[in-house]
Amino acid sequence: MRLSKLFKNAPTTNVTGLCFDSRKVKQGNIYFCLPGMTHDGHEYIGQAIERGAICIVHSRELTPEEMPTGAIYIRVNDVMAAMNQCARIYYSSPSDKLLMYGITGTNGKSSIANIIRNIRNLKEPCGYIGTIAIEYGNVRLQPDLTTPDAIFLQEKLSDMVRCGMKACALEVSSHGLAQHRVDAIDFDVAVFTNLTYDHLDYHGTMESYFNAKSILFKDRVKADGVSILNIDDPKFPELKKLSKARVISYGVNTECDYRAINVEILPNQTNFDLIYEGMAYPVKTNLVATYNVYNLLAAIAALHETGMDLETILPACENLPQIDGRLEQINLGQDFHVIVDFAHTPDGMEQMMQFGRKIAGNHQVIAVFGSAGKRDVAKRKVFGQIADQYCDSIILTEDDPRDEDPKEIADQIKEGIKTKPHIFIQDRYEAIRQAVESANKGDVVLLLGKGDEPYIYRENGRAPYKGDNVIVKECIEKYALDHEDDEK
Ligand SMILES: CC(=O)N[C@H]1[C@@H](OP(=O)(O)OP(=O)(O)OC[C@H]2O[C@@H](n3ccc(=O)[nH]c3=O)[C@H](O)[C@@H]2O)O[C@H](CO)[C@@H](O)[C@@H]1O[C@H](C)C(=O)N[C@@H](C)C(=O)N[C@H](CCC(=O)O)C(=O)O
Ligand SMILES: Nc1ncnc2c1ncn2[C@@H]1O[C@H](COP(=O)(O)OP(=O)(O)OP(=O)(O)O)[C@@H](O)[C@H]1O
Repeated sequence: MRLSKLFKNAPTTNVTGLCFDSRKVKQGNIYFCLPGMTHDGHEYIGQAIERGAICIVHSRELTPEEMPTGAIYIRVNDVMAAMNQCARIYYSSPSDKLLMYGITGTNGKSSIANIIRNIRNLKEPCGYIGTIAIEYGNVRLQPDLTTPDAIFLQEKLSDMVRCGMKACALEVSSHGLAQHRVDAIDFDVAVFTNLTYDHLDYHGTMESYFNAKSILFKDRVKADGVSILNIDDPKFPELKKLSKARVISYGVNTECDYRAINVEILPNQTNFDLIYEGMAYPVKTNLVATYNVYNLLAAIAALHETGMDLETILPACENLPQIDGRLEQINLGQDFHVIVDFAHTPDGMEQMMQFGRKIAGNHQVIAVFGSAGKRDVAKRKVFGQIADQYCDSIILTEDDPRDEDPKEIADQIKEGIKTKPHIFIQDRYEAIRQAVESANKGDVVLLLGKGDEPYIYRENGRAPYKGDNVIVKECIEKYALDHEDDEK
């Protein structure tokens, strides 16, 4: 593409791509100098030009030494805004050609995005971008971030269009919103799940965390789009007030547009009546736990408000694909329950442990978890308090320790455990094995925090890990199944 197509009055020089990381610049790229939390992109202009950048977009005045020859320099007020605009033009405004669903909130983004995607696919091809994967057509990529950076995002959306996608369910994290990663996208639908404690290491306060989330409803949803909001969340009134688009509500406890009543939570199934415009529609789903009723309502509302019939949506809820590592029930014929879940916030932990408690009845709840290193420290003790309330025995282990000592993290979790027996087993495989070996008939084993992630973040980055769901299957096979019959 010509540079002049991206910037008024710029020369017609050919541009081969856009980049904001000097280490990744390729010959013919534009390099955008972004201010970051640890570095200032303006410091890497030299490296960007050495690697082949032909144009530098910057915001602060540069000294002659900072401006090696061989590149075109374009000064703008806001490099991020310029980068978003360029990415949009460079990739031919892909989001304008897709029905865009944006999902934000502390918990439930991946779950809702996947439900939307799976059911939308019954009508037309729908892509997905989020924590679990980037998926469309035959493409399946492992993402680095939940919400990718602005350039990568536009590139993937444009590829979705090329591959015939008509819609996209995109998880929009608070980091993504605060860092302007979705500024070049106008959403047709903006979904809010809930706001509970998380990410305060980055946002500082709950208020600033909420402000980041609210950008999706205030600025990024189209005026003629729709905001789908959880009426049972305390932030509902504020979000309703600031939403640019019309508001549709969903919930369980309060009268609203899409409400679930008569909710029946069973170990392997959930039933409820959907109340919509005064009519009751029976819903049966293989998703379990109360929070999934909310996730399902949000998805049903989003799909119905964008032209799908309830007659198509509701039967599809009955047998939704299991999302790996999200409330994944492992059943190899053992006589106790095993659940692998990605819960890693206090709310997520509480939801899971409550569910475990409910299905265990008088049997034991055995929980295996840790807390991530170099992330929010304050939640560690809270995890301990929640486990103390709902579980009967607790095995603390590592969970992405990064360069922290897992034992020290476990000691901080222990500060919240006052009454229940607990041990620390650093090796996560061993911790899972111990849980499986100690489980008796009817007990519930909860493996929380990692879900299906096939890696653990250690001191030097991602190290390969089998995944809790894989390991627990091995352990059940070895230690919990009676194979005598097999030998006969
Ligand atoms: C805390 C955080 O979000 N950091 C993000 C931020 O990094 P930063 O501000 O520290 O960037 P920086 O290192 O100071 O660099 C500033 C600029 O200089 C450039 N640079 C830097 C060094 C160099 O040699 N050359 C160069 O050009 C960088 O490319 C960048 O443009 O901007 C970077 C570029 O976009 C992101 O990659 C990085 O995400 C990091 C890797 C990250 O882990 N983010 C996580 C916390 C995150 O975003 N998570 C959310 C979801 C969380 C959840 O819900 O669980 C997500 O959406 O994934
Ligand atoms: N609506 C909800 N309310 C509370 N907790 C939930 C809800 N939905 C999911 N959870 C819990 O949060 C965990 C993560 O769910 P999910 O991956 O859907 O959330 P997320 O917002 O995408 O989080 P992340 O971006 O970190 O993956 C689940 O495994 C479950 O424990």
